[in-house]
Amino acid sequence: MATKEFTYSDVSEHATKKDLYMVVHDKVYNCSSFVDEHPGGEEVLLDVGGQDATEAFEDVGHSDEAREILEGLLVGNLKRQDGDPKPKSYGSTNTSTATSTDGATAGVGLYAVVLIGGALAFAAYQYLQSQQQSTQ
Ligand code: HEM
Repeated sequence: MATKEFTYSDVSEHATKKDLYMVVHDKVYNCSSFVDEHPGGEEVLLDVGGQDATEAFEDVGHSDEAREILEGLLVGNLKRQDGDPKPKSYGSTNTSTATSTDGATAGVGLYAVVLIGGALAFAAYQYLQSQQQSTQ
């Protein structure tokens, strides 16, 4: 079921509220059941109906919860053909890493903060020790 292949023109035939497909990171999602529940409103989903919504979806900075909902709507993979509109800025092939990149970068930043903080604390400790020794 989820391994079905769609061409871009297959997807573009599903662009109404009751039958709404969209492409995110080269996967095809059937969003019809979610249109009325979307916290960002139905309008934005209808705007990208039958199209590649990768950029629109990523620009909003959707939460992990939103990504889980999205996975639940998966109906297949996009089979790109020559002449299809290209996905804009978010790369085309490797979808699984594309979604985890943000988290990984944030993780590295956090490690840096912890390491620098630790180093500063250690330096302060050393300094205090040497101050104490010189007064003894
Ligand atoms: C099927 C695909 C989509 C799903 C499952 C989805 C899901 C969600 C969810 C769960 C939220 C709540 C906030 C969060 O958890 O991040 C949200 C908010 C939002 N979404 Fe989507 N979304 C989808 C596609 C889109 C698209 C294509 C746009 C186009 C611009 C969009 C625009 C927004 C906006 C603007 C908000 C913020 C609403 C607010 O906080 O007032 N979403 N979406």
